[in-house]
Amino acid sequence: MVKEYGFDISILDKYSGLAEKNNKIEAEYYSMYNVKRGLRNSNGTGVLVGLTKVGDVTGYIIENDVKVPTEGKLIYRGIDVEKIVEGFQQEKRFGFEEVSYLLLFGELPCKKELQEFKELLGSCRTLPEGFLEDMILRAPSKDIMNKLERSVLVSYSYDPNPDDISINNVLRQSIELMSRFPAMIAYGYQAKAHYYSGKSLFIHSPLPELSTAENILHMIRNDNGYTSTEAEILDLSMVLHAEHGGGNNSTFATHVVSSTGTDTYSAIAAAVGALKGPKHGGANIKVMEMIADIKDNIRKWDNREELENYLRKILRKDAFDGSGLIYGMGHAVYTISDPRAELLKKKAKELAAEKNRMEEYELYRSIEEITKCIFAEAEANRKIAANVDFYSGFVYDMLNIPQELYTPLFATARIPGWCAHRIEQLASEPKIIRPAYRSVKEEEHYCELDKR
Ligand SMILES: CC(=O)SCCNC(=O)CCNC(=O)[C@H](O)C(C)(C)COP(=O)(O)OP(=O)(O)OC[C@H]1O[C@@H](n2cnc3c(N)ncnc32)[C@H](O)[C@@H]1OP(=O)(O)O
Ligand SMILES: O=C([O-])CC(=O)C(=O)O
Repeated sequence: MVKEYGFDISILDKYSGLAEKNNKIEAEYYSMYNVKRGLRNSNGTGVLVGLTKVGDVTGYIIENDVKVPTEGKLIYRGIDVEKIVEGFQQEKRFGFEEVSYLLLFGELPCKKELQEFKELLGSCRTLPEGFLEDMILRAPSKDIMNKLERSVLVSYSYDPNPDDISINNVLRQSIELMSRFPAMIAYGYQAKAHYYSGKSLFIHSPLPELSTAENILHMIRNDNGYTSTEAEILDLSMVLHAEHGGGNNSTFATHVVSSTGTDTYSAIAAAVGALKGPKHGGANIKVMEMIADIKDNIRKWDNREELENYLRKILRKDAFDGSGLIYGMGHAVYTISDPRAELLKKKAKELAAEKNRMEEYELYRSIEEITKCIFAEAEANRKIAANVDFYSGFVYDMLNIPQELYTPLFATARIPGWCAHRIEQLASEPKIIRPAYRSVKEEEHYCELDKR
């Protein structure tokens, strides 16, 4: 008997055999009943299930019912994210707090409003009394996303008014969560490093006067040290990850859960759980694992033929994790380009040149190019582009940010978007989200126990 789980797991072979046999849905039923698989129309576009003023993502236009690929655009509250980036970079300041204000409240802050908001975020950074000891250090996790999800959920118990879903109270909870995510992930990481990897335990208090990006670097680095360039690049990456329309999986999860009228912690914990998945935000870690696997399995990184053969092997499910996916490539909306990947690619190139890692940068670029060619050749010029997760990990690696923090950093950047969508839902859409599933099971009769 295998006792690892406290019971004899050989019974699971029988149970999983039953579960597999009885949970197969015949593929032809989906077209027979016109099921919108993955909430997609037959041309791959998303089924329209809501309206939003928070953000917009475009990657194609529809001409005579046909999807025509276009360059990707990402819009926050009506403003092109590329213009936002240009704006704060020209003024040589951080952008994440400004973008969080814009997403949450719907308009750009003036100088005084921005200062006030930064001070408010800074003042809420410390976790409630006992939270670090009882909720993080006493229950470390190998995975920081699970730790974060649990930290969000238990925040309910520390809130004197957790169930009030008035906009005023939900905004208070949103601001507190946004401010506390850096401490939750930094302490989650430190606890993991100490209890699972045997490293020394470093607990740094958050500093209210720092920008969000600076505060994160201050809290995750053993010596608190970071350069202004490192903080600027992390800030840029956070701005680019902050929002992606109502239909992305984690934001839609926020909508689904919020539509029941439940509390903020339940809704945001669901979003964190969704983002962890390797087809969503978790792809940034998967990309790094895939690149490591590619480096282990090809002899010459600049040999296009060898690289292409290996990528085809991954796509055939014969290599890497057997999923058949080239992580960091492809998107539900973008076709020709993801504007965030373009900006991160530029940063990756600059950093690689500075840090003598151009050979690696060229490997990423070749994987991107070859994957595009493979998809174009396989399906009548189908367009596929690198997504935000393709270059972000390489950038973080060059900033010496530990790999297990990549998806948690994504969550820390995306929480303003999740909260903005939750507030929009509470303010204007009272309908519970409840699509339909058609039963395709034939009728069966109940049979008494001793006759089976
Ligand atoms: C923050 C983010 O969430 S960005 C996305 C991060 N995820 C990844 O990088 C994982 C790799 N990419 C993917 O799995 C997909 O491109 C997704 C999940 C992002 C989008 O998937 P879809 O919306 O289904 O994309 P699309 O409709 O264009 O895909 C059509 C087909 O191409 C396949 N495909 C798309 N991208 C890839 C890829 N990178 N590798 C292999 N196959 C792919 C899809 O699996 C799908 O196959 P199917 O028809 O057999 O289901
Ligand atoms: O929009 C999506 O499907 C995925 C997402 O969140 C992103 O790309 O940032």
